[in-house]
Amino acid sequence: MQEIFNRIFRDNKSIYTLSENNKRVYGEKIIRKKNSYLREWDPRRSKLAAAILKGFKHANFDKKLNILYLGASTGTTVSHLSDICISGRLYAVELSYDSFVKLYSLSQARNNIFPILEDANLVERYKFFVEKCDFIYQDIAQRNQVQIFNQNADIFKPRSAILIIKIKAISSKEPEKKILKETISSIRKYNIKEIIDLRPYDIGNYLVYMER
Ligand SMILES: C[S@@+](CC[C@H](N)C(=O)[O-])C[C@H]1O[C@@H](n2cnc3c(N)ncnc32)[C@H](O)[C@@H]1O
Repeated sequence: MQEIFNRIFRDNKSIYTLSENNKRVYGEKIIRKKNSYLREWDPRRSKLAAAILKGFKHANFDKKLNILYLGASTGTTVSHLSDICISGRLYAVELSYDSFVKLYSLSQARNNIFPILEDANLVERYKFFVEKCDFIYQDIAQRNQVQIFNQNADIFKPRSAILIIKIKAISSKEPEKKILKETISSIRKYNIKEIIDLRPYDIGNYLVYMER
């Protein structure tokens, strides 16, 4: 087992995050490592894990990073970022009440997750909860996904960000690469540093990493 990025480990075929917590979040395998645990990170359940297995280079997240996570769902990826950024704060915004219930229960078992039941289009309604934001991670399959990102980035001004682009949510008629190019061109104020096609783990989704 080798540490490939801060608090992210890899063996022959799988990746893991180093965790202080031995509670399973989504049925993942957990291995004891001295006084901590290694939680297997499933690339079919988390697009960030898929990107890392596909060679994503910008995955060295500082353990003190404060993250605004838009589209947190039940907290699968949130839980791994909570392992990695153990001394930072993770503000997790989710619109669906059913998903939020699980996200809330995850936040009760960890002290760095702050769940927010809100619409990411309505930044004014939750901006007061977010004390500091160094990084935005957005995974929202909506037609206006870039507009949501631009609005949040304008308010919180993170140094860097990851935007998951779901092509089918934008259009199913045009070629994928054309939609990707047009979508990226509407991102304001950030320079694109890396784009990962998430196949074969996730079809039609791209991870875009950018810096201000
Ligand atoms: C693909 S899932 C996210 C999966 C999650 N990022 C993970 O890796 O564990 C997208 C989530 O975005 C949420 N969502 C959709 N529109 C939203 C909005 N306007 N504001 C906040 N969340 C939204 C959905 O309810 C859904 O849970």
